[in-house]
Amino acid sequence: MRVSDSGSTDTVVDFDGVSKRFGQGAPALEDVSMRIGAGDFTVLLGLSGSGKSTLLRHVDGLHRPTSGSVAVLGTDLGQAHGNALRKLRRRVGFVFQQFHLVGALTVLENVCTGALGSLRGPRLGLALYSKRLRHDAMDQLERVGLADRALQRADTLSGGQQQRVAVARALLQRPEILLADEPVASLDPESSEQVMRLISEISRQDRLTVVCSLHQLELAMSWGERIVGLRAGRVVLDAPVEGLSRESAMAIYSGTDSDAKSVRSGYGELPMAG
Ligand SMILES: Nc1ncnc2c1ncn2[C@@H]1O[C@H](COP(=O)(O)OP(=O)(O)OP(=O)(O)O)[C@@H](O)[C@H]1O
Repeated sequence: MRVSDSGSTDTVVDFDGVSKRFGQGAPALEDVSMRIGAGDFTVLLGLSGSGKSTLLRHVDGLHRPTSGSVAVLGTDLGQAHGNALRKLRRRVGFVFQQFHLVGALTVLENVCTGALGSLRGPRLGLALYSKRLRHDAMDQLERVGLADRALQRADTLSGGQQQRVAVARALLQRPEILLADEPVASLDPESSEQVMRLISEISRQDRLTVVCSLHQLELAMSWGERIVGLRAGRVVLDAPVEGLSRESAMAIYSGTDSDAKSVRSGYGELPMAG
């Protein structure tokens, strides 16, 4: 495990008492405090609507907390606007359930779009990307095992392959944190394993911090290092995967707080849903 201690300079994501309320509804996040260390692979689990996407969106500043504070890579997101926010976002890659590729463009062009955040002006067509960038994009495609598909239209690939292209596109921006919001929710079990293995290998090789939301407990326990369980916006489990039983993890869903409470967390006291 590469989990940072409290206060360590290794902390790259720091949530302190974060609550988020949309309008007058029930809070989407409530009093969430957690720290994530550089290179950690953290999986968010919880029922639909428990707050996983909302939490991820706080990490790259797409949402701001209603109360509490979020610091990412040393930037206080409560204070970051304009350029500072754009700069931070270039350091955080995002992979989504629906891949968000442009189907009519080639695989290589799709990967090149990962650099758009740091380029000036609109880019249409491969020739408008520098040779160096195209080489870099090819390297990323090599990493995800799809270099031989570079000139194929993206919409001719399988779902699993498209998600690997999306990972390559995110890697092109050389992120320090990779956020993955249900990256395998649209994939068959075999492709899901492949994509999770890929993200896990890259996290280890590059010491890339990953925060990934999932609905499959088995995948979380196979590939994650730490599980953060959310229920109704609250953290109800925060524990290393090593030593965590399936039954204890299932308590995230069952609502039996005592089960979750019995888990020894390596991350400080567990705030339980009450
Ligand atoms: N932009 C928004 N406006 C209003 N309510 C929102 C918004 N985004 C999220 N919510 C609400 O916040 C709560 C948490 O939603 P969120 O999408 O974070 O859950 P989730 O755990 O990611 O769910 P799923 O597994 O279905 O993706 C839900 O009640 C949702 O309706």
